[in-house]
Amino acid sequence: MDTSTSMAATGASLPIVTARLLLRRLVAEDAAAVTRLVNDYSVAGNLARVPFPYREQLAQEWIASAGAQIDSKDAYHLAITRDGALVGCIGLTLRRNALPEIGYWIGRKFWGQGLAREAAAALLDWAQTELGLVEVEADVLTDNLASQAVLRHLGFVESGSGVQQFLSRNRKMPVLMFRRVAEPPKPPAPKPVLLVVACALVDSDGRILLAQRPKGKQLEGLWEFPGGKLNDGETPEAALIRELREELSIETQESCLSPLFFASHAYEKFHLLMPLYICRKWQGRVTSAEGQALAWVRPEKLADYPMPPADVPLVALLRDFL
Ligand SMILES: Nc1nc2c([nH]c(=O)n2[C@H]2C[C@H](O)[C@@H](COP(=O)(O)OP(=O)(O)OP(=O)(O)O)O2)c(=O)[nH]1
Repeated sequence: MDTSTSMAATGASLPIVTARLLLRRLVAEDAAAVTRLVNDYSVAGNLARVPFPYREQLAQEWIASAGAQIDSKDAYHLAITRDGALVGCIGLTLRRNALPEIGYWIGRKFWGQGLAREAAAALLDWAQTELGLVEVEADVLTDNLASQAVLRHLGFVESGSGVQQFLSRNRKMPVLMFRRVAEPPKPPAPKPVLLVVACALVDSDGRILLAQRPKGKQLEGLWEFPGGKLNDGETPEAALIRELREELSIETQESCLSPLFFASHAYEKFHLLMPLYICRKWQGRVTSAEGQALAWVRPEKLADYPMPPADVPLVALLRDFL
């Protein structure tokens, strides 16, 4: 049976997968299991909209209408299954003049395992990300303490009380109303900004020096502009002069360094801010002092050298500049 639903059909993707459960569309074959579990007064008695005793014919009709409501985006009533077996149902109904309402039931023999809580938490997360629903309501029988505990655990707070007709009990019953406002998604943790200076060393033939990042370092094997991090209290120019000495055994002066462009790039753990200088004059012969492979590269060949993602925009700018 195909119980999946594409984004195109519903505007939201199903099924929903949790650690122990799968929440999926109900299918006609579920009618027998739904009937068996709901036709139990300890379950049906807590539900306002099901009669007791409960017959399979009603389950069949309800399953058909649940499918139609998903397709019309009016409600999302889903089977809660564990290891392929139906253990309960959960639903979210979108109401025209009221907040969306969540409701659920778990078959008696599956009580006490936190399944309602797990299913409801997943459906609420799904509703927030897929449907943009932030506020949700639930009505619970005043004496259904287990269900109230589930709601409270999920962040629902009591918002009122009333009476509601319970088909299963054939009379009006006192209910508590609960409301939950979802927390806004957490903004990503701020990353430290790492200042790194780098240099496009250009020789008399107009070629640019690239150095290959050594094995074992972040971005290993990629080609970069020589340079590095600033030491405490160092100016960018002093840091660059030092890095060129340490890495390439050359000497240069501040007057030979011109700022060209800068890279601003979010890596996973830090945000790189990297001014790129150009230098055409230095003393000494460029040699690899730290064992990095070096390459003098013509501007039009730069693309042949894979570089860190932060450098990609710089390479295009540099090619146009030279
Ligand atoms: N020098 C240089 N670093 C670059 C370029 N592009 C780029 O993303 N980076 C990144 C890689 C590193 O995370 C950081 C440079 O730091 P670094 O070279 O001083 O330090 P590192 O990662 O080699 O490690 P370490 O010396 O601190 O052990 O900037 C580039 O073109 N040149």
